[in-house]
Amino acid sequence: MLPENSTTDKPLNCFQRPRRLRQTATLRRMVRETILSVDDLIYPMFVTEGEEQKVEIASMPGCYRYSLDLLLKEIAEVSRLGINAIALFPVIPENKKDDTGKESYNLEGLVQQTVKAIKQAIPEIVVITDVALDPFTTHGHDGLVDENGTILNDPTVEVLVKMALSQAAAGADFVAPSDMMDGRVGAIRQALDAEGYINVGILAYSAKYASAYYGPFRDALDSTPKFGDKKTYQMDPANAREALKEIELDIAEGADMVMVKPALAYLDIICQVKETTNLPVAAYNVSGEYAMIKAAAQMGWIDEKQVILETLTSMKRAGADLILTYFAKEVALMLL
Ligand SMILES: NCc1[nH]cc(CCC(=O)O)c1CC(=O)O
Ligand SMILES: [Mg+2]
Repeated sequence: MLPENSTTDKPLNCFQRPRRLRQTATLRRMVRETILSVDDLIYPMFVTEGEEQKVEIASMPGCYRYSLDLLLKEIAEVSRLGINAIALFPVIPENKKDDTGKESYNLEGLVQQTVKAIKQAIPEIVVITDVALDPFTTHGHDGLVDENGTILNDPTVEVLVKMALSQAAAGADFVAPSDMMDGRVGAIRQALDAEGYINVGILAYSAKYASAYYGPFRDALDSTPKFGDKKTYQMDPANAREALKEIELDIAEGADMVMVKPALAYLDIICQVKETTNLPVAAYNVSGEYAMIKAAAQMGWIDEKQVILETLTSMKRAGADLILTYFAKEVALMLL
């Protein structure tokens, strides 16, 4: 209804009317700048020991810890839905953790056996393995710790190199150091090349922030640090220029793809990183970002599907070429 005294017979003197391009769904599709595709998605998945295990993670509804048998079935389905890659995270039982994390490079360890089985059963799926000590250490830190509680850099890198080599030997397509020790990308690249794994790539968690958004993931892995926090190795959320420095170093050291993590509170970082490099940029839509949407949806407070698509689209719009997301399967189903 028009108000009384409306003068629509005299149009505004307005030559540019952006609404012209929004009139119909067809027009909106024609001028859409950012398209979210299943090709953009990497699905992080959790593997646990045993058989016939599918245990939901309390703070991540819809995400499960799978034993290998059920994981293989799930990956087969995910691959049928068009998802190209998974990022694998192991749930290590307490009795296999120690303060050196040596289980991480056991050639017959959970990750190594799982990668072998995946590449045998579903060779087309790209398998990305996590290189960091926290699932394997009793203290839950990503590095070795000295008697003063200091996280040691170079001795940790030595272990990370062994871990990466064991994952490459198992058949991983990409290794993804998520620990934030200095120099680890270069050390891993050199070791991979020296051992003949020239085609195993590195997806570097280059700008990884000390974020409270990782809480649900640490529940999933039982990997919450037993003391202190991760602020001496993960980045200060207040810093942007430092992210560009980290990215630059990882590229110089041989990273094939770089990552910003988390994603949603760091869209500005994704945008700046995209402008500085021609390498593919990945963004990690982390567990806390997932949990927030799930929780609000369970309360009936938001339209879950629309919020998921809008959120992931914002990451692509910011410049992410790839998005690691626990929503990958749901989104693949939505985009079918
Ligand atoms: N190397 C640890 C690691 N690898 C991926 C995540 C978090 C992922 C998520 O929250 O979804 C973390 C947590 C941490 O740094 O404490
Ligand atoms: Mg670094």
